[in-house]
Amino acid sequence: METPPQVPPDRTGPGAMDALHEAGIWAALTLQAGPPWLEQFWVYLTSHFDPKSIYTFCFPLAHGLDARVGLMVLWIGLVAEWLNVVLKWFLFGERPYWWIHESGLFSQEELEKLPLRQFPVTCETGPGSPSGHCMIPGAALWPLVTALTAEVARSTRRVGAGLGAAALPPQLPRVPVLRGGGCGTDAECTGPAQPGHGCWHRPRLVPPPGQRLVLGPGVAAARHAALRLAVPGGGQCPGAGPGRRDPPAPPGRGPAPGWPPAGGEHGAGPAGPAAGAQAAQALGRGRPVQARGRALRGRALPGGLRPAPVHHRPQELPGALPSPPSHQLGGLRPCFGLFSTS
Ligand SMILES: O=P(O)(O)OC[C@H]1O[C@@H](O)[C@H](O)[C@@H](O)[C@@H]1O
Repeated sequence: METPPQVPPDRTGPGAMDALHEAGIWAALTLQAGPPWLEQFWVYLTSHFDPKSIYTFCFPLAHGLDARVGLMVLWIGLVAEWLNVVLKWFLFGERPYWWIHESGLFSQEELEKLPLRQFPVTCETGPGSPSGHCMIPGAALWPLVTALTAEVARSTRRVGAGLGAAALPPQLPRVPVLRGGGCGTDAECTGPAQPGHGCWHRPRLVPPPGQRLVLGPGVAAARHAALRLAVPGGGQCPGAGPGRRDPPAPPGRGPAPGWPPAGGEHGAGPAGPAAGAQAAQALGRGRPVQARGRALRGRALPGGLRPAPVHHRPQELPGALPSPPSHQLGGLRPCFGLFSTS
């Protein structure tokens, strides 16, 4: 009886997979040769962030942030776990801790010189490829990371938009600049009068394209009072007529505490600084807008208020200059104005 021919042993050296496994062993040896704290770090990472952490940590966290994202984490984790087991049994990958002994590529002497150490977390009994530690958390954390990065991007855009709005004064919804030059009253100033600051500058008279002039009720009332004060005509508002009563001063329109009285260059108008300062001193602080304005107007006229184009309608003031467009208010500078996008 003939014996079957013996298959000759492979003398061509390790194949591609063996070379890959050997490279894995050297990589593990390099990591294990690191400092002790690094070893602790890897052991901690492997034991705490293994696939179980998807159900004990990641899913509750994601569900607390967003229920939909939490469910995605849970289901993707479950499917990935199942796929990992199926692939493991199809591929049946080696693990370095048993392969190093079973491959027959290392002599006993070599094995004694290779300080590859086992840890409780590396004692897995199933096939080693594909790695569940990489595949399952990588898949399950995808929706969580995507949702978090989208949220961070949204927040960054919101902050950017807020900073952009703050850098564009005409687009601010409320601007506390309520005082312009030539008004003859400081009743609406809300900040210190310093050149180049606060209400030293007049607000824009013509809104930028696409924006419109917006006056709140309080601002509109104060503006009305200021317009009446600046009308030339010997201390009386043309168009007001004899016997016409002044409307009551808007409530709470006294100067803010610490706010200097109208004087100097601050809004004294064409009557000049001296007249404005004297009038303001004579009147003192905290007087109603109209009372102070009348006194200022009396002082200012000798100096010559520049003839202002009218703010009255033609039928109210016969012979007056034609009215400018409502938003422009002619040479009579409005004290108050806010622009907003329409
Ligand atoms: O990353 P490895 O070695 O493939 O291990 C994956 C396994 O790691 C174990 O710790 C988990 O309990 C298993 O659920 C998981 O399949």
